[in-house]
Amino acid sequence: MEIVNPIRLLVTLGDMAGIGPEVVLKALPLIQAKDVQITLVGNQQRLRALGDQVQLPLGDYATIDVPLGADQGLQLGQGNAASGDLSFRSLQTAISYCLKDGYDGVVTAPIAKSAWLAAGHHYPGQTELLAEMAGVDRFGMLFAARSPITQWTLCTLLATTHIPLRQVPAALTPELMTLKLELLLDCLQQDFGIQQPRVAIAGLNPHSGEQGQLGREEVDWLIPWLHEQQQRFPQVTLDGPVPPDTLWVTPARAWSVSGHPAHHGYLALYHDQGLIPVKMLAFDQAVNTTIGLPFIRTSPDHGTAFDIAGQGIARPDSMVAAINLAIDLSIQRRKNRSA
Ligand SMILES: NC(=O)c1ccc[n+]([C@@H]2O[C@H](COP(=O)([O-])OP(=O)(O)OC[C@H]3O[C@@H](n4cnc5c(N)ncnc54)[C@H](O)[C@@H]3O)[C@@H](O)[C@H]2O)c1
Ligand SMILES: N[C@H](C(=O)O)[C@H](O)COP(=O)(O)O
Repeated sequence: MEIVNPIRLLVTLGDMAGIGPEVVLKALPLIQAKDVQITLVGNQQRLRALGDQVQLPLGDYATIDVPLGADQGLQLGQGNAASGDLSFRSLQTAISYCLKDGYDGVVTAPIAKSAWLAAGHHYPGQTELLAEMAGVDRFGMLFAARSPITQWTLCTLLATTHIPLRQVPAALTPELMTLKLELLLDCLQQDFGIQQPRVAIAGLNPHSGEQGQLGREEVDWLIPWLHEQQQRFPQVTLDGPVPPDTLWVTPARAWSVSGHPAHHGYLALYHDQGLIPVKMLAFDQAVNTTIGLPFIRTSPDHGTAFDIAGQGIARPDSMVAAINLAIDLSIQRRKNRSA
């Protein structure tokens, strides 16, 4: 029977010198959801060659071919201008199709930022290209990870992402935090169906500044800002600024102990403050999700893993989780639109 209106996803192959094609080919047979159409976006000749190399069949998926560039110096395990340019054009192609042909979303295999730079593409990552082409300036980098033990989902939004650590304090402003909190609350309510979310906001300094003795960001503006936001959103619970060294203790317990109390969402102030605990706890389950786009975008939490590319030992788990989350979010978005 013809399936009416299946979920339609584009899956990019990422930097083809990395493990992206391998984890995509390993993940696809593990996707159990029905009513899903997946289209692979990348260089198909290289995909077939990589599939042969790691003995993975391509299967009969729809494909959108992206031609190799003038520089055909693709070398497995070695990100360079050739692999960077190809992965950049593959993502551009996927976003254009998504915007033009109404796909539900894009799942992106990893790219190497250094390879993009080598190819002359000056973006901090895929997130910024997605936002630019989608024409949005309110967007965020959220990591969602569902525990295989308790089914509890850890949702962590990063207030700042790919900037040098020394630039973080100046980048953290009440305006930025308000933008990120609004995105997080909207995501928890709309995408995850949590109507009265409990959110924990991390402090910046050790012990959240110890009443100003170990740094003043909390006493000077973060605490007053939090009180203002709690007034704005009486139906949600905002806790913090929580000392960052103990913030992750309850989510770690909720990951392995059913019913252990934890927050629905965590707002980390900078990249590694949020991603060290996420990747320690959930490296094989965490999914990078760009919120604020007009379509779904998910990505595994790992990178190109050039050190193991071509060896056939990459684990597809995070890519499986990324595809499954894209399916779940697509279904939820369709329900929201028809409500
Ligand atoms: N989603 C993305 O596009 C994304 C995410 C993170 C990093 N990156 C980029 O990837 C490049 C390499 O980054 P990195 O080395 O810091 O991190 P990485 O995640 O690529 O690798 C870190 C370590 O984890 C291992 N690893 C990663 N994924 C694995 C998998 N699926 N199975 C088994 N082992 C795996 C690698 O072998 C390596 O030892 C950088 O250019 C970085 O910017 C991209
Ligand atoms: N910070 C992410 C991670 O560590 O998984 C990753 O670099 C994502 O970046 P883009 O999706 O913006 O490329």
